Amino acid sequence: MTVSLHVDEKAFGRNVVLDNIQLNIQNGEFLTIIGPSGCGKSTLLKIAAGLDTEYEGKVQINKRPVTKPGISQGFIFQEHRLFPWLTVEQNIAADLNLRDPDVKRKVQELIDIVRLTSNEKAYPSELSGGMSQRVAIARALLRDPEVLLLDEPFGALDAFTRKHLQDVLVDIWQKKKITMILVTHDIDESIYLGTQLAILRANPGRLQKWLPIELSFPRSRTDTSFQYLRQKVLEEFEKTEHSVYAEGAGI
Ligand SMILES: Nc1ncnc2c1ncn2[C@@H]1O[C@H](COP(=O)(O)OP(=O)(O)OP(=O)(O)O)[C@@H](O)[C@H]1O
Repeated sequence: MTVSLHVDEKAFGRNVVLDNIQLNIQNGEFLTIIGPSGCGKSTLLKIAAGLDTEYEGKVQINKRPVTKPGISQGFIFQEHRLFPWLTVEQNIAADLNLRDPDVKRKVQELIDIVRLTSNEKAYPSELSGGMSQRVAIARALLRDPEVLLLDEPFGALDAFTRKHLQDVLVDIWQKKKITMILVTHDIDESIYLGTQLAILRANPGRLQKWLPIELSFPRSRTDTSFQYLRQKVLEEFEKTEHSVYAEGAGI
């Protein structure tokens, strides 16, 4: 088992945000997490990353407890957070020495995988949002993380760039065979990328449904099996809306 994410309770003051979430993600799986705004998706991912340790429960990666951020858990934020004064290859290498031939070779390999060949010497101000996000992904991958955690990584991008980056991500996942956990608002994205899908409900955040996605890659958004899954996810969303409404109606 690669990642076991067990959060009995997470609260901010008196506001209970996550309640009894138990997710077990096997090696090499691609888990997508979807749910209404405010259901605690980002909070859950931050807990998995070791960025938030104030919760009841236990998070383990390959049986080691996660107590702080580390290179085992790469984290990709919605905004890329590159260093503006460094080139693409320097941003990817960051604190590692590009003069080391091994580092240089790995950086070049990743630049090719994220499809930025011939942009090695560009600065972030010369890159589009999608290119910058690919640099951030390469930077995380250079550290050989055991799991890559992505928080709405394509949320700020236009629809075309977003689709392109989804394909880049599937390509990376297949080539590197790395476990991924991605949070998104986008139902199509969650089905297009995931091998497993966790649907959360809000107030407090709980697991509504765990859905295996057994579609082969490359996937097509227009396939009937894809459409069928989309319908299923929408139905689960409707159930969460009804339950919120029912709870609200009693107040
Ligand atoms: N640092 C914080 N202090 C207090 N409350 C917080 C903090 N961070 C998040 N929250 C609250 O926790 C709840 C869950 O937030 P979170 O950002 O995890 O949700 P989300 O599902 O990722 O939302 P969205 O999809 O809108 O990004 C929200 O009610 C939010 O207001």
